[in-house]
Amino acid sequence: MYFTTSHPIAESFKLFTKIQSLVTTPEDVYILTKSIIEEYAEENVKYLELRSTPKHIPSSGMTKEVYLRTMIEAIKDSESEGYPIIVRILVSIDRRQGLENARVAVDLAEKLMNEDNIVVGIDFSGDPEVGDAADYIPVFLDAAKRKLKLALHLAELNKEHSFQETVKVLEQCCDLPIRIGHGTFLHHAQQNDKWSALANLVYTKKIPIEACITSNLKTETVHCLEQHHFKYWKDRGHPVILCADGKGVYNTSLSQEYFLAMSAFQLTQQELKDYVVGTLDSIFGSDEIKEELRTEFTTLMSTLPSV
Ligand SMILES: CNc1ncnc2c1ncn2[C@@H]1O[C@H](COP(=O)(O)O)[C@@H](O)[C@H]1O
Repeated sequence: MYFTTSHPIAESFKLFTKIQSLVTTPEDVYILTKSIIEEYAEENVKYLELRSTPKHIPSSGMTKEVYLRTMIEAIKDSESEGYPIIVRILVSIDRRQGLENARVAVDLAEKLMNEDNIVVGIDFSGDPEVGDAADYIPVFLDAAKRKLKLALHLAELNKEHSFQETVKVLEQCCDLPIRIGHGTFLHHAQQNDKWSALANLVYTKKIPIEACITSNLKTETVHCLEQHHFKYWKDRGHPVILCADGKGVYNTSLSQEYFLAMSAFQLTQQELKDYVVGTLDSIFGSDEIKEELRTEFTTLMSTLPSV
């Protein structure tokens, strides 16, 4: 199930819900996780952060903890089978599910992180029309106190409530170890001074932005590739990381996202190499992993022929 053409963003959440209704047993979670890892490894991706909302499915007896432990098992199996990719998990908080679920997600994430460091953080996502991200600020602060990193979907809509919640969250969380998911409208400086102040805060604090080009085009939050905010941030030397969002739902791949960005924004080969190595600064993996990947990437880049 995936989108071949664009649809208003609300349609995405209907499709996610349909897909979620098909994943009901630990076996499903295992197969999905394993096959996603395989796909990314085939693309030569070396480091992957998978994010998913743990589900409690009473009919199959799958608890949220079992859901996450099954993902971890699939990651460990991929490791021991020699897949050349490091995989980490962000436990998603779905903003449609309320604060109590969010607290449970943080408790579980902390517990599992302390066991083997495969869980590294929290993702805050879900339908941006539902609820108020600012209500979750105490949860974000608490998660950071427990050493969990945070990827927060913010400023995804060009609407006042999206702006207001983004301001509130970033005012209180800008010094935490965070990245911004999408941040599609953060840079709308031309629209008014409020957005401009917000963009300045993100810029000054060097908060990395996760850019999902195909997802933005298919959800009609960005109208054409050339207008994508990847360029705005990249031109300012700000960390902006290409991601695939729902690779299946949006029928894309990380290579495709790179291809789109590189062709639309005409990066030179050297800029591309520097960009790829630079993205490592924003990953949530440990300093050792960053260093290991930096060495691997730098060596690999130096062996690539110039074109
Ligand atoms: C379009 N941009 C987006 N904005 C906000 N949340 C998004 C998203 N794309 C994906 N998700 C989040 O990812 C969940 C699906 O994976 P899981 O069932 O948790 O594994 C969606 O339900 C939504 O909460």
